Amino acid sequence: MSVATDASPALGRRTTRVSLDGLRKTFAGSAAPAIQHLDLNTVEGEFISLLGPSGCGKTTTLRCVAGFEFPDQGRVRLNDEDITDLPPEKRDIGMVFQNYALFPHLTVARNLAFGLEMRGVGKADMKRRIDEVLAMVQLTTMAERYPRQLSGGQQQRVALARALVIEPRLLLLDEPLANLDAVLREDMRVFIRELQKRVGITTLYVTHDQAEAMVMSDRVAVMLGGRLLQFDVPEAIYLRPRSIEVARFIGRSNLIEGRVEGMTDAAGPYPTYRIRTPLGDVPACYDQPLASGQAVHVTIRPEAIRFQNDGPYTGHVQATYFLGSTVEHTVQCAGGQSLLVQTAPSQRMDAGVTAAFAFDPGHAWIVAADA
Ligand SMILES: Nc1ncnc2c1ncn2[C@@H]1O[C@H](COP(=O)(O)OP(=O)(O)OP(=O)(O)O)[C@@H](O)[C@H]1O
Repeated sequence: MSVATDASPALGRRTTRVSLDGLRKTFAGSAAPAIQHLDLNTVEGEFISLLGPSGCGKTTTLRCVAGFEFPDQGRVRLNDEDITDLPPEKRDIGMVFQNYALFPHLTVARNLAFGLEMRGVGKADMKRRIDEVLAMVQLTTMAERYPRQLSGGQQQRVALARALVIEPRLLLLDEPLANLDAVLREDMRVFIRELQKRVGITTLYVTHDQAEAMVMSDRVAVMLGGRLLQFDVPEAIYLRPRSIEVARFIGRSNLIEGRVEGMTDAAGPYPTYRIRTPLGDVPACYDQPLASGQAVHVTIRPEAIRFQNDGPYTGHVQATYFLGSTVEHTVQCAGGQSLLVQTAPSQRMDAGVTAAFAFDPGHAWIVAADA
């Protein structure tokens, strides 16, 4: 499924910067704020995912942007316009929900016409816009069907079309793929991302699915407990987590406690430090000055470790799990340090052996203990 490219490019091109400035929201009866002092600034046309575990405040943030909730403190701006106190219908924002929220008694075309009628769009313009957006989501032949006559994926595409047909300034998507099966989800990720790029619309996307956030986004905002922990490009979130929470939440990571011994190499994209750990001295990178003796953690992704006969570290392979394209090993090392090691099946080690292993400094990243 790919995005149709033959429709005229009249839709969209209303690129917008979103600024969330010190947002805070506490619901009545709750002791803890749902969001606490959230700052987030996008550039025009960006696809941003709000990623975090259930209850971290993603939906509340999106609803404050949409106008369905009002923050207790802070401002929401689109470009330089402060929209914090505007009702939802005055914000000019398109939104897609997990449950699609289509009108069941209206055909696809009528579902799309609804928002245009509310905005007083004339008949000819309405038809052109509906035809164009239906072509984009490849549902031209389904215009006269009712939602119940469509598959889940098709209903989701109608919901997207309905959000886009009003030519909004901003697109908000709240877990739009949560109700789809795994294969369709993957197709729809690509579909939504291609459509978003083509229309060029700034998009905020709520998900708790890391793979979805990584594959779709220009930048990912990782949230936990109502706070923004890290906001960066997917690769940085994965390879250079700024906190132990992000390292733990994103993918699986080995976290090793240690102390800074000193800098060993100032060249390269990031300086390399020598860190004393239970494994021995480990080279790891960081982009800020660290003091000798400072307590830190080193994060190493399981796929960055390789078994190698002359590797500087050793451990006892406790268990091996065959996952098809990869094999995972739990390895018990000196000082009670347990590591997860992921290799290709051809590099598999059997449980019970003692194995030497290595990793490149560039794949070990330091998380300062006070981060
Ligand atoms: N209307 C409400 N009244 C009271 N508490 C609420 C309300 N909406 C959300 N909350 C609470 O605010 C916190 C954040 O909720 P929110 O829905 O924003 O999280 P989320 O990250 O989107 O979670 P999920 O992924 O489960 O949707 C939660 O503790 C939730 O219980």
